[in-house]
Amino acid sequence: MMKAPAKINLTLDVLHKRADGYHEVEMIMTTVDLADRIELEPLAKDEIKIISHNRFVPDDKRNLAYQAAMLLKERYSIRSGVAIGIEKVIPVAAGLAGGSSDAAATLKGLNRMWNLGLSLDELAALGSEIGSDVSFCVYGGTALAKGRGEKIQHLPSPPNCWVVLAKPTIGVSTAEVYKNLKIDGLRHPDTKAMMTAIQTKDYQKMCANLGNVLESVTLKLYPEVAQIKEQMERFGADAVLMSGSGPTVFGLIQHDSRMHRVCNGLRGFCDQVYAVRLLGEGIPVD
Ligand SMILES: C[C@](O)(CO)[C@H](O)COP(=O)(O)OP(=O)(O)OC[C@H]1O[C@@H](n2ccc(N)nc2=O)[C@H](O)[C@@H]1O
Ligand SMILES: Nc1ncnc2c1ncn2[C@@H]1O[C@H](COP(=O)(O)OP(=O)(O)OP(=O)(O)O)[C@@H](O)[C@H]1O
Repeated sequence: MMKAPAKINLTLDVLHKRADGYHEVEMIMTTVDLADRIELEPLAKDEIKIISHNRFVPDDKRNLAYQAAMLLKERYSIRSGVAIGIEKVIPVAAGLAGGSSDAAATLKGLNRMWNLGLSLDELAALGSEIGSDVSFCVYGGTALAKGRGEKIQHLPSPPNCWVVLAKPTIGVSTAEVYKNLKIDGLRHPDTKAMMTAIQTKDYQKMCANLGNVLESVTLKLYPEVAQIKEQMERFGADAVLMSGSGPTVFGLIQHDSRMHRVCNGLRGFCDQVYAVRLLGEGIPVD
């Protein structure tokens, strides 16, 4: 069994729209202790089977874990089959990179099962063909991501704290959010200041520099996301931000008692509330 953890964006900045339709981003991501469970079983027949009991998770080639297996099979002419069991814990279409993390875990697991001998860098490069967040998910930990999201620079682990996640009952399409983004007049986060906060383990500075330009779209399209942000602030989170393209909102909190107060307060009007820890360091640089 492998764990496929969720990520949150401590910052998400968009620099410009590119000729290929994607947006040039600069974002700091970190993994949190909320993870799907992935189980890989060899199959006698040459096929890819997705086994999941979540009705929001596709069981065919639309599944990112299926695409990961298919990519390896085609690229390395593998004639074996695999059953991929996905026990979903990360909310779907939430801005937490659940599907991307399942794909990353599948790449890593099949690399072992099929004795491909690929390095993490090679797996991350393959992952970028599946989705912009997959490269980061191959490494996990904490990183600055550039390009479409696939150019990864590793960072040390942020100061530790609670992360309270609250997901309203809507799913958000990442493509729709990027399509509605107006780049002129955006309030850009200070990515350098966030990097310094992480490097110096300065919790206050990390809280002060959270920022996500996609909030300008999602909060307008879905007022319930703005409401959850306000509630989380009101109940006493130290700092609050939307993750990725949303709709999940996260709050950073240092003290246990305050974490309980925020969770209990939110549970009144939001079914999906989780309190998790940051997962810490990923792969060290060099
Ligand atoms: C919002 C984030 O999750 C932040 O981590 C990512 O930027 C999105 O990552 P993702 O879901 O893995 O994205 P992809 O599956 O590659 O792309 C989904 C859609 O989002 C848009 N997209 C995505 C990434 C990017 N840098 N620019 C974009 O414009 C594109 O319309 C694309 O068709
Ligand atoms: N393994 C998977 N788990 C969940 N959803 C998947 C998976 N594979 C494909 N999908 C599809 O992808 C869509 C987005 O799901 P996902 O949970 O990955 O979004 P997300 O957390 O917003 O991702 P990101 O933060 O990378 O944009 C879902 O609506 C679902 O149809």
